[in-house]
Amino acid sequence: MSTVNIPRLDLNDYVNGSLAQQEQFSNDIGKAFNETGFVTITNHGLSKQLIDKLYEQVKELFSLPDEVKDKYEIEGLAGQRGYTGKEKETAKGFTKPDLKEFWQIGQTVEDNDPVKELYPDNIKVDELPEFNLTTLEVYKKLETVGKYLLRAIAVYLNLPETYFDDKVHNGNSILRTLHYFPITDPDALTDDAVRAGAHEDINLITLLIGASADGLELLTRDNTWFPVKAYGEDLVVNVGDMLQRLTNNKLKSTTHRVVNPPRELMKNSRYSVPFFLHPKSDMDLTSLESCIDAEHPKLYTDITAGEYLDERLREIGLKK
Ligand SMILES: O=C(O)CCC(=O)C(=O)O
Ligand SMILES: [Fe+2]
Repeated sequence: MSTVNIPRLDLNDYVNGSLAQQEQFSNDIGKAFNETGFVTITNHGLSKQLIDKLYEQVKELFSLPDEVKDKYEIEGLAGQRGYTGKEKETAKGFTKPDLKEFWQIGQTVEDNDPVKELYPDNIKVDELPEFNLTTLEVYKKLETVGKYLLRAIAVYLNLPETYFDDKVHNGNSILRTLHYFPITDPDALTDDAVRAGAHEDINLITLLIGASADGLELLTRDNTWFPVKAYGEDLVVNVGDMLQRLTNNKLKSTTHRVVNPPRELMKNSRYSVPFFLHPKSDMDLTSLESCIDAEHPKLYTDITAGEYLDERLREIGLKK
């Protein structure tokens, strides 16, 4: 089995560090994104207290009766806001839907940016006011973390440091709270029914807040699965397809999945909270000239972030 190095980087080195520390951080994240597509991040500014409160609220949400959750599954929103029920999302290329249910929170535009008109309103859980407040706070904090990480990546790519800033300001990012429900009848489980089938994320980068259990794995270059573990409250951060496309595969959107637990643990739930950092829909994802040369010919057709998202949501069955 190949060993995979997922570096643990200190965000404080970038945000408050010396020039040398910032440069080191940019190089480290760039190199990791070029090799395995994953890093873990410490000192990200989300306190343990906030993360504990988030998970407490997420558990409360999914413990609501199905009839209550179902009223928040709104047709026409492609799962982008509110609730998506069990076994609705199918990883690209799979036939069996994932063994999960989730709730998604989108952007709230607070300035007079006309992009506001393009986003559906968030759906509030009437039964859980704390859930609404906590997820909003987490959304904002992760957006800030993501902005710093993209600055570090811009530097690695020899772009102006703030290259991504206006593209992600009021971007179409999604905070997804996920529940992988207990598998009550392991004998009825077919081989292709998994918590999350192998996939790549659609967006620029994903920031994942821990997870209540093991299960996340990435696919290595030599085609073996390798477990991703985060220490304490660290964030797991990975490259998505939009950043891979922009960089003509210089940065890797690594395939990952969530495997079912061993039989004796199947009765347990697993919760996790990824934040999919998206730009505004009008961002041009045309591969950067600096990432194209004779050795690295251009791999992708030109497309905007909005067009690309639409295509991908159809492929995973969320958009009809
Ligand atoms: O639950 C996890 O640990 C990862 C989830 C994931 O990969 C996704 O929702 O895209
Ligand atoms: Fe993912």
